[in-house]
Amino acid sequence: MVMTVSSGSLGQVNGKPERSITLLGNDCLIRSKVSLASLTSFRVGGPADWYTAPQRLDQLLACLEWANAEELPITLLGGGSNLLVSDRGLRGLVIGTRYLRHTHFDQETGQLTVGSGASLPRLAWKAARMGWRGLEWAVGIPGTVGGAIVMNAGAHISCTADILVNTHILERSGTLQVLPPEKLGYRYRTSNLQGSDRLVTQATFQLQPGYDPEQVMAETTEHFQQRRLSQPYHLPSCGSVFRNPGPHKAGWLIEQTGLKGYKIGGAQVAERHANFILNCGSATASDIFQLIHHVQERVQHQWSYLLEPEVRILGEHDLISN
Ligand SMILES: Cc1cc2nc3c(=O)[nH]c(=O)nc-3n(C[C@H](O)[C@H](O)[C@H](O)COP(=O)(O)OP(=O)(O)OC[C@H]3O[C@@H](n4cnc5c(N)ncnc54)[C@H](O)[C@@H]3O)c2cc1C
Ligand SMILES: NC(=O)C1=CN([C@@H]2O[C@H](COP(=O)(O)OP(=O)(O)OC[C@H]3O[C@@H](n4cnc5c(N)ncnc54)[C@H](OP(=O)(O)O)[C@@H]3O)[C@@H](O)[C@H]2O)C=CC1
Ligand SMILES: C=C(O[C@H]1[C@H](O)[C@@H](CO)O[C@H](OP(=O)(O)OP(=O)(O)OC[C@H]2O[C@@H](n3ccc(=O)[nH]c3=O)[C@H](O)[C@@H]2O)[C@@H]1NC(C)=O)C(=O)O
Repeated sequence: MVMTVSSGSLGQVNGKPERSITLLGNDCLIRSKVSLASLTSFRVGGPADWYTAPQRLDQLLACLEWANAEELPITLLGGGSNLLVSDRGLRGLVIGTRYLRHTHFDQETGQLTVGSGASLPRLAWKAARMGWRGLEWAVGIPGTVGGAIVMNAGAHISCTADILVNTHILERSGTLQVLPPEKLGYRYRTSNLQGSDRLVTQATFQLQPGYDPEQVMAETTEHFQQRRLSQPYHLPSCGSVFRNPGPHKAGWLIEQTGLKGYKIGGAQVAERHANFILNCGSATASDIFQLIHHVQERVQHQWSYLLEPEVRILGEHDLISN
């Protein structure tokens, strides 16, 4: 059982007192009422009831033990680049992984072993600069290794599952397992880790060292530039909102439905790429949620396809009928 001490009121958030708890012996700070808008790429969403960002595995275990003792739901937060968090925030404990980012490139085996909070695009640029192949596709995909493993992030016909050797998975009970990709139910942009309580703490990828750094950098930069031409990076988004349904591309279907530029509140279907929804500055999570449903309805009406969101929609959202 973890001993806890409350350090009292830290001030006010949205008119409510903020509190913090320190798990003794682990130095792990758990804060109440932490805004999630600044921790997600859409820049929307209310507060987490409780938030912590452990720096070590023992701190992560202590947080889990605390959440179990308090019978709280948990949510893992990587880079927040594929999340739509409700304006009402999230109940329970949100665990941010961004400080779990130890990194080791093994020159002999060509394997890269990293903590789940390491930035995927940063690793991709680093590998390219070293002349290691295998991550050229990953530049421009914001977020962490943990998020990429859960989402099976990919681009340019490659994806996370292709290079994964194994991943360390922590259960809520504290049991740690090392699993190969075959155990993770990988398909296009999904895995059986989605919607589960299982935490990715570390991963090992197989890369290929020994190539000419200039050549790998050139290919990596080419991928990055291609994305910049076809995708809008200038305003907050979550990347592609919907998975591509079969042979049809979601962006094409949405454009052909006449929805480019369509706006609800501060949320807009991007002109540059119709499968992106942008926060034009003042969007709420509700605006984005209504727009996702509007797009689904209109595309289904015209094409008989129900577009499946790729973005993870978290917390409570109400559909406002017109
Ligand atoms: C501009 C832009 C471009 C993008 N382009 C692409 C693209 O080309 N290809 C692509 O695939 N995606 C793309 N995305 C989407 C997004 O970047 C990826 O899905 C990314 O892998 C998400 O990582 P994250 O760390 O931000 O995860 P988050 O958004 O924080 O989380 C995603 C899911 O993973 C869970 N999770 C996160 N970390 C862990 C962990 N350690 N253990 C267990 N569960 C965890 C979360 O609970 C959530 O369910 C883009 C997004 C943006 C904003
Ligand atoms: N529209 C949106 O909502 C959002 C879009 N994005 C976009 O997603 C992409 C990924 O963002 P982010 O996760 O912040 O990571 P970035 O790709 O911006 O940068 C991560 C690290 O990669 C290295 N790096 C970046 N560019 C180069 C380069 N040309 N050559 C060599 N090294 C490079 C740098 O490492 P070092 O410092 O070690 O040199 C940098 O700190 C970016 O294009 C960003 O603009 C990100 C978040 C939200
Ligand atoms: C951004 C993401 O991933 C991206 C990834 O970066 C790129 C590059 O590999 O390929 C996918 O986009 P995508 O299928 O939309 O690729 P694009 O090449 O931009 O478009 C596909 C086709 O749709 C057409 N298209 C696209 C956008 C648009 O507004 N109108 C349109 O007609 C394009 O002309 C093209 O013929 C991934 N999206 C999905 C849902 O699989 C993400 O998952 O968040």
